Amino acid sequence: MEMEFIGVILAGGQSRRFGSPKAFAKREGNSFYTYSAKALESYTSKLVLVTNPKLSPVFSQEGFTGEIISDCTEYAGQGPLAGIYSAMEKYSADWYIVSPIDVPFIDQAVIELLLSNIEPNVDAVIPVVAGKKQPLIALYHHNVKGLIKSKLDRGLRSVEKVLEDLNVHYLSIKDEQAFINVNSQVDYEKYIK
Ligand SMILES: Nc1nc2c(ncn2[C@@H]2O[C@H](COP(=O)(O)OP(=O)(O)OP(=O)(O)O)[C@@H](O)[C@H]2O)c(=O)[nH]1
Repeated sequence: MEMEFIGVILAGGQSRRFGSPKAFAKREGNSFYTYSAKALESYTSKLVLVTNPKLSPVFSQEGFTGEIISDCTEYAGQGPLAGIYSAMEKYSADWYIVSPIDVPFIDQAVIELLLSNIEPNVDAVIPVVAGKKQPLIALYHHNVKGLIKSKLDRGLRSVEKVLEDLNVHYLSIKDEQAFINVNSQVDYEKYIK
């Protein structure tokens, strides 16, 4: 049976460390978030960008052509886990391919590798890069939605903690460059300029 994949771009953060919305910071003239969209688009039936009411018009103006939604009201602004849940709640699919907006070197090869490691009874496929779990560039099966909701209802917002309750396929990936995460101006100077 054909499986449906939806792309989820997590874009509702505050960018406090960066000082301005980092989704629109530029690498080679392109906004950071476009790299996430490009990496996901060929594998998904739909791209859902989950943001907040303040930023959503900016994504439209920038020309993002997928669905733009805000976090569901119960968990608005409660972090990436809330963003993942909000997309799952609004759009049903078998699998959700998740990416943040601050990984401007992310590429299709990473996503393809994750997809090729889907197995029966696996709830999530999570990369491990230089020994570190990367749960925001990952695949989640729709059947984890209820568990995520129950965590959020208890005020538990850690994505890593959710993994403890799932059947996770951890996948060691060597391409550290693809996972470069720009959180601050110092990171920007170091990796982009
Ligand atoms: N939808 C949604 N996405 C979020 C939320 N919080 C963070 N994100 C996204 O999750 C990813 C990782 O976010 P972080 O870098 O940890 O947090 P941030 O708020 O963007 O940045 P800081 O304020 O510097 O911590 C980014 O793609 C964010 O846009 C949220 O409450 N809702």
